[in-house]
Amino acid sequence: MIELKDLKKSFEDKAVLKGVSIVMNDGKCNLIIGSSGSGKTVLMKCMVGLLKPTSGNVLYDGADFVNLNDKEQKAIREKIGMLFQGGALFDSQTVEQNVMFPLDMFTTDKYSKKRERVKQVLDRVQLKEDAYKKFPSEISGGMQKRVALARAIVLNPKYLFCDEPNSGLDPQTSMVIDKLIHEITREYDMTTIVNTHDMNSVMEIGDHIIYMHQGEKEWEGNNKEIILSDNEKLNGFIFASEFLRDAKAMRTIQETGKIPENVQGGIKDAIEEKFNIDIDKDGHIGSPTKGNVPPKE
Ligand SMILES: Nc1ncnc2c1ncn2[C@@H]1O[C@H](COP(=O)(O)OP(=O)(O)OP(=O)(O)O)[C@@H](O)[C@H]1O
Repeated sequence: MIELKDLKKSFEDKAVLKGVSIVMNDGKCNLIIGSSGSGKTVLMKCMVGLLKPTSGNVLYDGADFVNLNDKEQKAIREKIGMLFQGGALFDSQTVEQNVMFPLDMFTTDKYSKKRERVKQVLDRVQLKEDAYKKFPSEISGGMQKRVALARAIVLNPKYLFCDEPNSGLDPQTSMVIDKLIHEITREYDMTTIVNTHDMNSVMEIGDHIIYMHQGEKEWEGNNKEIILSDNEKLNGFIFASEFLRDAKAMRTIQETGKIPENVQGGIKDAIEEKFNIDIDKDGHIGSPTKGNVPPKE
């Protein structure tokens, strides 16, 4: 289990994390969301030991990572798989060599055993054998992400950290990668932490969502609760994102017959157009809906 207790991180006099406490759900996808600069990356870096917190604890099964000796920290690092932003594949190595790299680094297994394991994980991310000898520049962005995911799980990690796994991908490919991350998390019984801007991901794989605002955990819940939440800051963030905004507008309109009062201007116009409805100046639905808002379940 990963638990953060009153985690603080400052750079000189700038407080970036202001006392964050979170218990990550075991065997689930834990998503960290929030505006740019809210501290998501710094939080993730503190969790994997790339940054030292100013104070507070990062506990792995109760052991405080920061206070462990080198050998103990290494033992935890070996249980961590990382999917870096952009994939971070080695350009001069083939797909197969990229995925084998962690096995070369951390095991003394024979080549045949390593090759078998590489095939296993590449099969799992649905990459066919004809891609094995290709270089990253010869495959698509989506395939590169699959390779990076295969490399992240090749050592069978207990914890998987994904930093913006959908950056640079189109929405359809993003969905495929999200699904893979979600399925693999369950199959391998991993605890997965995903840092994301992608609101489609929130709905697709958000077993546990942590919303960060200005260095603090402002809200947490799952992908059903986020739609119903009345946290103003979270809603401001959601309404700035088209996908969740539409889901939330739809639900609010169904339940109250109006859109939230604080949603005005361009966003109000976009919702009117999306759902083919008229909204009066007080936010009430002015004329009967023209059929685009699905009936209440
Ligand atoms: N090494 C550093 N030195 C000084 N300030 C830093 C450092 N790393 C991050 N920061 C600051 O910490 C704040 C939070 O940054 P962070 O990268 O965690 O944001 P984020 O939520 O991940 O944003 P994004 O979604 O844009 O990646 C920012 O104001 C950033 O400038």
